[in-house]
Amino acid sequence: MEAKIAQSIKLSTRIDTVKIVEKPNGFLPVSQRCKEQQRFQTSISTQLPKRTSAHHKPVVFKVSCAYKRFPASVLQSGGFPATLDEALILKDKSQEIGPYLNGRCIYLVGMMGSGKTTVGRILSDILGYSFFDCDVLVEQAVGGISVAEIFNLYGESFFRENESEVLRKLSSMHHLVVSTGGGAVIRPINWKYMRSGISVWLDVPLEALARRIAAVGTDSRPLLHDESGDAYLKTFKRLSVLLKERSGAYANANARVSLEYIAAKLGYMDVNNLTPAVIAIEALEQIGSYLKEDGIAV
Ligand SMILES: Nc1ncnc2c1ncn2[C@@H]1O[C@H](COP(=O)(O)OP(=O)(O)OP(=O)(O)O)[C@@H](O)[C@H]1O
Ligand SMILES: O=C(O)C1=C[C@@H](O)[C@@H](O)[C@H](O)C1
Repeated sequence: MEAKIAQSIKLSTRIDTVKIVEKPNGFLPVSQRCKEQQRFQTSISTQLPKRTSAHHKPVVFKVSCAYKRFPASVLQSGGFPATLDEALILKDKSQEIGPYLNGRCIYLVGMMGSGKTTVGRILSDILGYSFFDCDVLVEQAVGGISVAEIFNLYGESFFRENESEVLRKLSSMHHLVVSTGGGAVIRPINWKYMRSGISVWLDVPLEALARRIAAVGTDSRPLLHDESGDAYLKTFKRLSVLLKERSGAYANANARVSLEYIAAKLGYMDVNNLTPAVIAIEALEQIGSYLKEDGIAV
């Protein structure tokens, strides 16, 4: 039974060491280790299927875990649960570099679908920063219409002007994690604004980008949705052209978070197995290295 629980609980790699005893009311006492350390308030509820035969049917467990020092998005980001170990490492790393950041904003750059929003939300929560998405700010500035509609109605250069204006305004602010639009890096003026903070490139291989984007569709991405055919292939093709044009510009970022590098470091064969929390940890590490190289941190 413990093996089944470990399989169905994605929340923590630690929880599989816990002894769980079935109670008549369907609630289970949980993690002794968590309790001992006074770290977690974990509740596990279970819907026990009626036993219709002598065989035990698999039990479906629903786990919710709250830890007062970990904001919700650190533990659960866009459907990717962070392990408690990951949450602790994130906390440690943010405490390590936080004082050296001195409130400077973090600008996440990278291709569409690279995870700027998903990873950005984790970083903002763990650093105690606010999160802003440039695309959303442009949409608001243009009267609440979508990026796709802005492209359609007014064209790309109008969008780019507004994007630069949003970045200009953000550049005078502090304590923000900013998810920039995928194409923000192509205008030199935007780099001037982003230099007010620390820029971080989320470098994701094309295959992974195309896979993520094809999974959710290209309708909201005006630079992708003008071709017909297989979603993965057309996305891959279009992204590869854009990446060729832009990779030099992304490389201007102060720090680079390469998913291929993280996967190699952790011994993973497939970058698709890297969770947003693991990527956020690497982002904090790379920001720390940049601060050290720049003589800001010791
Ligand atoms: N580490 C990951 N593994 C698998 N899927 C991910 C990962 N990070 C993000 N995703 C998924 O990829 C998609 C794009 O992520 P996200 O919106 O964070 O990227 P983005 O860089 O902000 O994209 P855009 O610039 O187009 O807004 C989402 O569906 C998200 O759930
Ligand atoms: O890569 C790009 O050029 C874009 C990415 C999106 O974030 C949006 O900013 C817009 O769709 C353009």
